[in-house]
Amino acid sequence: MSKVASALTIAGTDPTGGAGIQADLKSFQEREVYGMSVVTSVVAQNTFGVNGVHHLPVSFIEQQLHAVFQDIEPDAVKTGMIATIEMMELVASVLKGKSTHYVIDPVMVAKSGDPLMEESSRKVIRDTLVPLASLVTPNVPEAEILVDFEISSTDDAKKAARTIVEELGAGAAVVKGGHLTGEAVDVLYDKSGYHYFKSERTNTKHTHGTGCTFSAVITAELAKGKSMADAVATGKAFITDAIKYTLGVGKGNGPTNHWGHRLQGLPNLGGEKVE
Ligand SMILES: Nc1ncnc2c1ncn2[C@@H]1O[C@H](COP(=O)(O)OP(=O)(O)OP(=O)(O)O)[C@@H](O)[C@H]1O
Ligand SMILES: Cc1ncc(CO)c(N)n1
Repeated sequence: MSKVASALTIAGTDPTGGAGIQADLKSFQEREVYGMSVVTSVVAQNTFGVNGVHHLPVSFIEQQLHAVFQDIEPDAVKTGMIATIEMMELVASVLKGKSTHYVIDPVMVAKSGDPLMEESSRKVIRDTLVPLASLVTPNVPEAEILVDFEISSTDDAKKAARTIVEELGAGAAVVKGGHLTGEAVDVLYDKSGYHYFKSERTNTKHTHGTGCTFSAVITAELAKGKSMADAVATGKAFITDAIKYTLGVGKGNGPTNHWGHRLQGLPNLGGEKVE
């Protein structure tokens, strides 16, 4: 019997199911990967915003991680909301030396503008976790904090992706274009150079959890042994349909549609190598 691929998300929660661990598990399931989760912070949030955050004790996060790794070694790991320096150091100590694919979605601020990472931790993630990552998936404001320069164009995004790899030590970086204007262009930089992933921009306010879903799909694809460029291409195709075929759930900025790709199949949105 062949073993199913497995993925672990280490992240915060969204009780309304659009972002965080809940979005990650739905994404793993849609990509036919066995999903597991370790909760870092319980977040009282919905499609309007964040009402409260409760960080779990670091010792209890450690107990959860131990429970997983003692039993099931995941093929890929993703981290989302890791709010404090102590949590970052714990995750680094657990992942250091492991050959598992590791994707960081450096979640700092929710779409609603509410902070999800302590301000003092924002720079620390660069030294503790980023050097361990196979891939980092910042949006534009997160990338600006990681690289310390402003990003207002795809050219700036290219420079940022390269800086995250060559100066901060990640294996690869994809800077997402959700916060820029025009076509939604994501720029991947890895050992083989730059790749662009482009889609039309859907005119919608229902983009809660787009970043979580995008990085979780990439994590699932890496767990199945796909190459970095193929994994990001699938993530981009999946999130494009998940945004396009909006569910109409929630009264604020609604979640994406994890079944959206079933309506279209997964279109090929690029991944062609560019100079
Ligand atoms: N309106 C849109 N139309 C099409 N694609 C979009 C749109 N908004 C975002 N995307 C795509 O969604 C993915 C996630 O990007 P985004 O910049 O929104 O992440 P994020 O800000 O981290 O999300 P979140 O914080 O809500 O989880 C990227 O592939 C981006 O190009
Ligand atoms: C727990 C959590 N992680 C990430 C995001 C970013 O979308 C969110 N809103 N909530």
